Amino acid sequence: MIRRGDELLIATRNKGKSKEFREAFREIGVTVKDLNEVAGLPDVEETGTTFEENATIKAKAIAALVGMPVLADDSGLCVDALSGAPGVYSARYAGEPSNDAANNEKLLRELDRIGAAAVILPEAGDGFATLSAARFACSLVLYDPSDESRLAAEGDVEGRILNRPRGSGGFGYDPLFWIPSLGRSMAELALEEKNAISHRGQALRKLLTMLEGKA
Ligand SMILES: O=P(O)(O)OP(=O)(O)OP(=O)(O)OC[C@H]1O[C@@H](n2cnc3c(O)ncnc32)[C@H](O)[C@@H]1O
Ligand SMILES: [Mg+2]
Repeated sequence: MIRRGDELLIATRNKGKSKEFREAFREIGVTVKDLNEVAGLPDVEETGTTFEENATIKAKAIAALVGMPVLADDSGLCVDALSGAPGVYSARYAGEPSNDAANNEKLLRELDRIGAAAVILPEAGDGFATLSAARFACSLVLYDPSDESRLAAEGDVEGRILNRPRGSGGFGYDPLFWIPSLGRSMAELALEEKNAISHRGQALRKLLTMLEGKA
């Protein structure tokens, strides 16, 4: 379904996501395009209640318009102390249009509001602390309109929410996501390092393995 030399459309307008996909697919010789690069495609409303539902909605809606296989990603941050919020609302946590800085500020405000306990991080220095356990989750759906087939894969990565941002890479909540095993925030990882451990990287590797099995 996806072969070396192919071009694959990803049903996303998030440039951070498409940069990560571009890097991961480059390794297997597949060129990636996102919705910002194709004229005339609409924004798809994310009406689902799970990551997988939303990824399916995005993949099917765009595939129906372009008549080609489409990959969609729905992902987000689930924070234990906030009962799994912002979850499927991660992109619009602080309202629409989506704004990473405003979302990060709201996350810290909410953790402050509930009085989340701060655990000092001596290894991070400079008064850094973590406020709650959390995980990033990603659901990927590849939909092929020619035979209406759907492949789905999921990935997640555990971490802790930092009391203030750290690092300048990645996107979204990455500067507030501390990975204890690496002693760095997600925004302190190089693109390939992030892909090697991230929710998105894991989901993508699962999806590609499933595709190999079908080939
Ligand atoms: O729907 P598309 O167009 O793909 O783009 P989006 O940004 O709206 O994407 P989602 O609906 O899947 O919402 C996911 C949000 O979760 C956050 N997120 C997802 N993956 C992330 C990652 O790898 N690092 C940091 N934040 C991430 C980020 O704030 C995203 O905006
Ligand atoms: Mg979205």
